[in-house]
Amino acid sequence: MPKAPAIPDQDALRRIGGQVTKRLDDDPGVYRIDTDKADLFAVGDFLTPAECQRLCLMIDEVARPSSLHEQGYESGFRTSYSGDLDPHNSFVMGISRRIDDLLGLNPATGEAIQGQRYLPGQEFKPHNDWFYTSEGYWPLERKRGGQRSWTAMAFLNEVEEGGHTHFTEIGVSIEPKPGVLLIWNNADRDGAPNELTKHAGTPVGKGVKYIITKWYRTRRWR
Ligand SMILES: O=C(O)CCC(=O)C(=O)O
Ligand SMILES: [Fe+2]
Repeated sequence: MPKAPAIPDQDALRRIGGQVTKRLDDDPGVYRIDTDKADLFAVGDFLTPAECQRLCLMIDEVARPSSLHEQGYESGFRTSYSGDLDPHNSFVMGISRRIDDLLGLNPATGEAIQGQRYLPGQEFKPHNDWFYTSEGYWPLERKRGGQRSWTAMAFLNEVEEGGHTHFTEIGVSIEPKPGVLLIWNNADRDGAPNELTKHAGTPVGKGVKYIITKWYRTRRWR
């Protein structure tokens, strides 16, 4: 019988997936979103209004047209503005550590927190956060920490219209509410990248949308 091709980082994804899922399921402050297609969770009031406000100001300082591995800003796939928050800033470090502790993940595996801002008409089309290991960027990402395991994403403000996080395969669309943190496993229970985690930042209709995102790798990120 021909052997199935190996899935990079599969054992680590299975192990990390199981550990974090158990931790979140055991945490009374964490709400599991009801679906059998992915492990998807939410925490209300993860950030205070003052923290949200401060993060929005920081995002305004660093935001530049968002780029993607495969496509540039011009492609229209991801039209937000984004930038990494200063990982040495004590306030940012505190927020980052709280996310690490909530998930129980090794801080060394977390990428720098990225801030994003969407103006009316701007969006992030449906995508997966995990890497396509057949793409040209993979050899570098493999060395930089490997496959992405978990995503944690917080909404920072009220959006007048639009700007939902829409999980297109699960059929769940989450309206931005300041301070709410969404968390999901990018892999399935077997440690394979989960196609069903595909999601979009839908176009903002009115107002502006600010979020922070932290992605975790299976190994030390650098
Ligand atoms: O803006 C959103 O709701 C989605 C953002 C997103 O998909 C990401 O940061 O990976
Ligand atoms: Fe995403």
